[in-house]
Amino acid sequence: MSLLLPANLQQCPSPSLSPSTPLFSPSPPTAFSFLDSRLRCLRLVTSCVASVQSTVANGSAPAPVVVEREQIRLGLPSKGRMAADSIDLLKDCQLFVKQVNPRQYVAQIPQLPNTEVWFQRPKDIVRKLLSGDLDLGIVGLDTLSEYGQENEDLIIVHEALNFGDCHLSIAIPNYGIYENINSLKELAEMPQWSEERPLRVATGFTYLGPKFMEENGIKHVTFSTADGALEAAPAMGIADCILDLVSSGTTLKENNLKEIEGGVVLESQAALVASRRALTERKGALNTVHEILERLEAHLKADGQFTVVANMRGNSAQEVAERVLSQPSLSGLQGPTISPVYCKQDGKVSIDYYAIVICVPKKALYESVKQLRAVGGSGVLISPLTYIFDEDTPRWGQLLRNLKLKM
Ligand SMILES: Nc1ncnc2c1ncn2[C@@H]1O[C@H](COP(=O)(O)OP(=O)(O)OP(=O)(O)O)[C@@H](O)[C@H]1O
Ligand SMILES: O=P(O)(O)OC[C@H]1O[C@H](OP(=O)(O)OP(=O)(O)O)[C@H](O)[C@@H]1O
Ligand SMILES: [Mg+2]
Repeated sequence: MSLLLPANLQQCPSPSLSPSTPLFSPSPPTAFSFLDSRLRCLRLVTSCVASVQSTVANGSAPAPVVVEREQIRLGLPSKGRMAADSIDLLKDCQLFVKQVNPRQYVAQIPQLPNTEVWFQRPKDIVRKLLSGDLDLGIVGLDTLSEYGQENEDLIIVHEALNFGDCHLSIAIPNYGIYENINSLKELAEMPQWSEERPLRVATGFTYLGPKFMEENGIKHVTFSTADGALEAAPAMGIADCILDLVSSGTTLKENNLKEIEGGVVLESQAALVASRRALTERKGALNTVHEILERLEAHLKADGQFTVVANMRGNSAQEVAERVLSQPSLSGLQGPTISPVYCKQDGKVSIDYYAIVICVPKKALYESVKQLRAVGGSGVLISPLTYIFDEDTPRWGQLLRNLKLKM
């Protein structure tokens, strides 16, 4: 079995590694170098552990010192519904995660030689961004909010990676005393809840749940936690309602539960997150995040668009442009590209047609084709777009402003 471990593991083993994790040495160690590396590791483990101990996942925790290491660390979900999609997204950005086997928790991206990937559970990605053991990560916004608890060290670099869509929502039974209850307000005002007998909410979101209820002025409420199959709790008599993630809504429906107006705590999808300290203090981190962000933006922007090419009879490029721009869905990203089509007739070269090229949102495709035809477009060709690299990405500017590196 090949052992793919990052070069820096010798220098700074993560406190998250199990005690049985072998200490890797590229060449057979001498007794001295082995002892030396053990001592070095021990010292560094102690400092890493100290940094973790000084950090708890809340906004007021002191920031640990940035531990020196060569590689930038990107955390990706190790399993579950976000894992494959994260790797696929990076692949679509021409960043190929090379994982030797699915049980290996570290991998490389050859296109980003200074970056190593660590596979972790989503909640641990957030925790490790806070402890300084990861620099970047892909997680759901729900996990970020729950475990990040508004800690200022966490920065959302890209908030819409286009997968992992779901929302965190309160759901109540659709039968019995709840039959006519359709909003959070109505739920809160039910006479059943009192100090002695509060509304019982089953949830895995023990930070966001109480915060949301407090923000909504709901006083008589208690929370119980469970790791899964929360939808069973009301029917089992364990809870009155649940607060859980919903995507298709099937699980709620199958368990006779319904969402209520005002009961959505947050909308979520996958996001690229970074540690502020890593970006400002770790050499190379900002360049790496810039490259990942550019690739993501180029891919995600293109993903929603088609290239449309059509021919249009006209007297001049200007006249064709005026016709095209009279239609609301044909303005493209900056405007149509219009070029003359040279035809040879009776030995003479003439320009009777112009080719127009525009990008149109996938959602507006058919509408755009109709509008093109309405202004004389013919021979409409449509092809997918792979990447759109803009001059610069707005998110990069936002990030620099957030880091106070730009006004
Ligand atoms: N229907 C859904 N239910 C739950 N999570 C969803 C759903 N749709 C998208 N997600 C996203 O997937 C994440 C959950 O992924 P996963 O199931 O791997 O993690 P987890 O259950 O939190 O992990 P663990 O089992 O280690 O506690 C959520 O945090 C959310 O961002
Ligand atoms: O709206 P839906 O598409 O039905 O998805 C929502 C369900 O998916 C998740 O559960 P998961 O499948 O992760 O199982 P678990 O709750 O037992 O962990 C979530 O906790 C909901 O129960
Ligand atoms: Mg569930």
